[in-house]
Amino acid sequence: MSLVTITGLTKKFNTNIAVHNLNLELNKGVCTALLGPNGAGKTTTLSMLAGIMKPTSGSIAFSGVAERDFRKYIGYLPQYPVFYGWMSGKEYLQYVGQLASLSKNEAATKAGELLELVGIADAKKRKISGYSGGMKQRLGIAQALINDPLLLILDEPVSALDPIGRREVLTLMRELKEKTTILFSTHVLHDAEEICDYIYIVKNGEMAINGTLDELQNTHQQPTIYIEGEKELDEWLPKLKQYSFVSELVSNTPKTVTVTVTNVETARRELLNYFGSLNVPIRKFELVRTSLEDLFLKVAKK
Ligand SMILES: Nc1ncnc2c1ncn2[C@@H]1O[C@H](COP(=O)(O)OP(=O)(O)OP(=O)(O)O)[C@@H](O)[C@H]1O
Repeated sequence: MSLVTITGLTKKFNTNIAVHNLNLELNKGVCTALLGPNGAGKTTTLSMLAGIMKPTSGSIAFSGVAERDFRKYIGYLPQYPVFYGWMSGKEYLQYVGQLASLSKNEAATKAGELLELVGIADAKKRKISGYSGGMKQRLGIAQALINDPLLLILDEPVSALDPIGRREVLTLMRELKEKTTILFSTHVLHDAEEICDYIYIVKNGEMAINGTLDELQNTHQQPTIYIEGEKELDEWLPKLKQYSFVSELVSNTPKTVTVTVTNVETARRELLNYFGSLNVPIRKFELVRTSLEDLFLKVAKK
């Protein structure tokens, strides 16, 4: 069921078109990743969704809500959150709660609940300046949850973290996605693969590819044959390009070649015949599949 429909979203900074005609559908209870290389327009898109930047054109519509100003339904963690290091985690959340119109008592109760939820209740009285990167991000997520948002927007929530902090925050996100709808941006495919249900890949402000993980895998993965020779294969490769079933040929080392093919059975037979007839000794001949990583790199390089 759709929660947010984004249509034709566009943002221009003078002549620079940072986001161009994006259409996104965010479904209730679904964790969606906005994936793209640096400068793809992710932060600009999320800022417009969070209501802190005005689109040049396009529309953002929430389903089934009463108020036109949708900002009250959104919790937002910016890419570079700023904290008051001299405050304790609990003081900070109480402060944010009161800014969000909670009474002093309500803010204190909510702060306590959220500190428990994000797993830093033990550190609630410690100064934020002494928190680790992962703890700060978890506090940032807690502040984004202060108004019980329908949509939680997280801009690159794990990109700046070390492996431990990254794991802490991904685990928290996995728990939160059971409770709320999440949209998060990342330039790391693995993070998207790990916790999200739906992926939008953007490039130069435009939509490149979108789908569920399964859809992307099924639609874009191509069968590939990995061949490793006992000796260098270079001289035998130019002829391979002439086969109609070969769509791509990559030789990363002199003794190896990865051949992306359109028809596995024909390719297997013809390639074995080819090397067999030339008496080229083959050490490995394996059918592999291109990964989502290959797909993402291809989109990013295009
Ligand atoms: N305030 C601004 N004024 C002018 N250009 C901007 C502004 N903000 C972003 N841009 C430009 O818009 C484009 C998209 O930037 P954006 O920060 O949205 O990308 P991103 O995908 O979030 O990148 P990153 O992963 O590096 O954060 C870039 O070309 C950037 O230089």
